[in-house]
Amino acid sequence: MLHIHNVKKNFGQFTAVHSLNLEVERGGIFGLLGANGAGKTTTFRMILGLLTPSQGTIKWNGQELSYKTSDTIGYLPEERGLYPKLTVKEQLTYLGQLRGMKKSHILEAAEAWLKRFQAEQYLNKKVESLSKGNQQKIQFIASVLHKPELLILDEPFSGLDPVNVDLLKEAVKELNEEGMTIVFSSHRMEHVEELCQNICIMHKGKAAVSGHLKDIKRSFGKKNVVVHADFDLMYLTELDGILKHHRFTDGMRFQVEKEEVAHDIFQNIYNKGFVTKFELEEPSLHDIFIEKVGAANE
Ligand SMILES: Nc1ncnc2c1ncn2[C@@H]1O[C@H](COP(=O)(O)OP(=O)(O)OP(=O)(O)O)[C@@H](O)[C@H]1O
Repeated sequence: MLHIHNVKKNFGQFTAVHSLNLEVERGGIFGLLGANGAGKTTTFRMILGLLTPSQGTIKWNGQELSYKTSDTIGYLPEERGLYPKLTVKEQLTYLGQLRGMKKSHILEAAEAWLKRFQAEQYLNKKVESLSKGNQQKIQFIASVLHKPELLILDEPFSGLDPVNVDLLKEAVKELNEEGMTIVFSSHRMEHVEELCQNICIMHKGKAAVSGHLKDIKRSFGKKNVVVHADFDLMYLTELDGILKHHRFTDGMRFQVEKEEVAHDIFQNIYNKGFVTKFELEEPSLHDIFIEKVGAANE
């Protein structure tokens, strides 16, 4: 288990992370969310031992983490940092050797990963000649080549096209099924919803919400009602308990204060025309994020 206990990080007078407490189960996928500047990267750097906490402890399986124990960790940094003049092979060999791997093992693992990412043709190409997305795939490979126990991915999907997002997502799922614990940050809520069982939304260095995603959704209470109909639904926005609404071509989505409001909506559309869809959806992570963090940012 990754155990972050009462961790604080000051940069001079400024506190980037305040008394943060987090537990990441071994073998889980954990999503760290937050607006720009919330403290995610600072937290990752402390986990990796690249920054020393001003207060508190970070332990992996009961052992305090430091730069020396970081071989058990893989890291995809937000600011991608490959050597542009090296070839992919040289780059991965160098980084693999830093992690204590043998050259033959590195090449074997690198070739398998490149094949999986449809990038085997880049093995002997210089990093600088690769597109941004392909460089990112190489950096991901560099972070998992040594089969770390704990993998930290800072914005792994940014800048990737949908095909590559899927390739990377599948790889993350598979590594997790093999037992790797994964912590990642993302601004894309749908990726977090798809991959994570547990999340933390950071806000100004503090954990604004954390826990099991299902429990968080349940406790949020508010739900969405989606109605598709062949008549105009705007009159429903006048009903009590409708918090937000969103119009689309053949219907509307209403955020309702509580489930009873969905009954009122249903009563009000009954007999008004042809209703092709009526669905009560649980709140999206996007809704929760906007409520907890968004309003303060706007
Ligand atoms: N070395 C540093 N010196 C001073 N302030 C810093 C330093 N590193 C980070 N900060 C500040 O700490 C705060 C948290 O930054 P951090 O990079 O952890 O945020 P983040 O959640 O990763 O944001 P983003 O989503 O934009 O990547 C920011 O206000 C940032 O300016």
